[in-house]
Amino acid sequence: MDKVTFRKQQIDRLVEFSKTDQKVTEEAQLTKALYQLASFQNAETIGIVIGQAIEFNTKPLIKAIQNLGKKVYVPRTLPDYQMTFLPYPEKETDLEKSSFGILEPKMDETARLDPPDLVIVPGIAFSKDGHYRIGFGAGYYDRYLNRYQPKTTALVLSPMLYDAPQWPVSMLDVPVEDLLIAHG
Ligand SMILES: Nc1nc2c(c(=O)[nH]1)N(C=O)[C@@H](CNc1ccc(C(=O)N[C@@H](CCC(=O)O)C(=O)O)cc1)CN2
Ligand SMILES: Nc1ncnc2c1ncn2[C@@H]1O[C@H](COP(=O)(O)OP(=O)(O)OP(=O)(O)O)[C@@H](O)[C@H]1O
Repeated sequence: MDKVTFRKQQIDRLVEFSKTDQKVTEEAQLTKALYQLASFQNAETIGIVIGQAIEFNTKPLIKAIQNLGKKVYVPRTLPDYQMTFLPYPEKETDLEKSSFGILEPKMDETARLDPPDLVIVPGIAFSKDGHYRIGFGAGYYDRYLNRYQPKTTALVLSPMLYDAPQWPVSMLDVPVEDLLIAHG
């Protein structure tokens, strides 16, 4: 199946899943799994997105990571499909909505951290074989991971998991090191 068709179908699937209590259950499971991960335990700085409704709800996780004494960084998109990580602000009013509707910190050149020790990679589907991912389709993470090569993991909700990729994989796709998998 082509990427555009697969992406549409997968987003519909995630919209349905986001209406269920199962999503909340799996988010709790995956949070526990993350705590066990060596690359998480060793990381002082963590890059993570502010999840939209159909994604992993990262708000509670962000607070939990901060409570462990680690520093949370969130992505801000830049021209030419580039991306940088900036500190999660102390006041939520210092976040602004991007044109795509995602919350991002205001730009502060002096605060950029590329890359954080561990990047929790977002996506709408992941494959057990090869640890491939597909996202919303602009290639921000593929470009970022090719350039900076941080440690990576992903929090994979059950409707996001496939044995083999059901979408075309390209040479530019960077596999995720550790896939954390929810057991539906
Ligand atoms: N919560 C969250 N934040 C995130 C990501 C994510 O997947 N989730 N990203 C993960 O990368 C980055 C933003 N990703 C984006 C992906 C697509 C488009 C976008 O404008 N898409 C166009 C078509 C793409 C194009 O321009 O070619 C569209 O859908 O109309 C914008 C941002 C950074 N922040
Ligand atoms: N390292 C790279 N250098 C240049 N172009 C790239 C790179 N990685 C991806 N691209 C291009 O970006 C576009 C979108 O990539 P892709 O479909 O893999 O996005 P995605 O992984 O679904 O989205 P995202 O990474 O934003 O979550 C494609 O045209 C792809 O060729």
